[in-house]
Amino acid sequence: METKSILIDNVTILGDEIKKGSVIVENDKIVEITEKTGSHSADEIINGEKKVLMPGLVNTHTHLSMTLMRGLADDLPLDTWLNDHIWPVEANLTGDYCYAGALLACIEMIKSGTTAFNDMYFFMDDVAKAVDNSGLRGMLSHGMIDLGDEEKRKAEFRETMRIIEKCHDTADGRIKVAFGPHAPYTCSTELLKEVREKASKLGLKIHIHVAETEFEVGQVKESYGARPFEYLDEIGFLADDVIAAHAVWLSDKEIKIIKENNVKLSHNPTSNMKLASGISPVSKLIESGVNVSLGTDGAASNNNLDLFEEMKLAALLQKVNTGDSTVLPAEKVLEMATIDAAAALGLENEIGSIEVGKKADLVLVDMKTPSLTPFRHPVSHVVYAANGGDVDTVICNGEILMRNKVLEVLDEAEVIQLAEGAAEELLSKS
Ligand SMILES: CSC[C@H]1O[C@@H](n2cnc3c(O)ncnc32)[C@H](O)[C@@H]1O
Ligand SMILES: [Zn+2]
Repeated sequence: METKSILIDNVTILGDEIKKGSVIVENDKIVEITEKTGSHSADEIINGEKKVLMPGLVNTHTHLSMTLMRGLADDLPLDTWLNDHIWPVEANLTGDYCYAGALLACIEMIKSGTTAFNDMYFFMDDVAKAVDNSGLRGMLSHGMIDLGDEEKRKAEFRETMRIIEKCHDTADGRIKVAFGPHAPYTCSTELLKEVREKASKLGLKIHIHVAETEFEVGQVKESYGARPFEYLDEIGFLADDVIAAHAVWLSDKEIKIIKENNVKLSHNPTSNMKLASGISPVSKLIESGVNVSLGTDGAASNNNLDLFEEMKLAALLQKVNTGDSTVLPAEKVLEMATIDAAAALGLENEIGSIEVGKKADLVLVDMKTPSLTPFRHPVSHVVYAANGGDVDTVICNGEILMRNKVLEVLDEAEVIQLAEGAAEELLSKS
């Protein structure tokens, strides 16, 4: 195979230490990080002057195709939002609609510096097709809901196994598949136990919503006599392969359970604030040694997929919640959106940091803009001053997906038109 090389020259590199230099990529990997500049040849040369090179951001909780429902039902609590607005629309989803929504989401993520994500939704082979076409990296799960119905449960496992067989480890290894039981209040104990058994046997991750609202805690207590994480622990569901989204309402006992089982948490500050679900005790969880990464949730409850916004809001929310401005400093928040998120997906040896031997999932942020001037403290700027719109160039798996703010994959205008049409048609059916 012919070697393809990229030189990112004369750039400020956000690594263990921040240094000025160059990064050389060969095929899908970073092969050299050097303080030398202008001294290497390559097939592609990217001038990194006045730019920061950071690891691609990793979003650990998404529902990509929900971009079609952006702005559909705002200013509502979760149960009303889901039961009266989202689920009735989702009843009319098709593979084509999910493909269109996922493509749109992929463009939005590329343009705002996200190179990997953890997605749970429907028609996941169509979502996989969109992810493959976009060049991004994704962990995909079919969202399972049985509401205690045995026939539904069997159908959910059939669909999950179909997606695993068809999509796992495809697109040059960029696409992985996980199990996606929706939540303890929509999945029976039987379903959750079977997911646990099959995930352990197949070595696949589990993606689930847990302890999002106080209402959910009440529901689970009423059904099972225990709080959500206590119940999941009692049925043997929890382990280090579980990525639990939200984790807002937690007792001290549950924090201990999460830590002891090495469960990974995805914190979704915007979604939690918008639905008024509550504030996750993130700084306490991190102090307790829990891996907490960041997610946007779907675009219908956020209402975008910009992880730069999520980083800033995560930091600010903990500061105001604890009354302590020193908690969750910028450096830690950046880790949550990169290396900690990579670890949650089991990809810490492949992505999440700029290191020789790792996959080239890289983002260049343009610092020559008024809101990032003076170019003083790169991490502070990335977390507190930048937004997705400052992303200049994006590389995933060694492929340039966007260069100088222009997409090199997918036709943006065409995808916008496709998604507009799909959203309109979907809504007209509901
Ligand atoms: C079964 S596929 C995923 C399922 O989850 C719904 N969803 C989107 N956001 C949330 C959230 O914050 N809490 C719970 N469920 C959510 C989505 O609409 C799909 O039905
Ligand atoms: Zn969600």
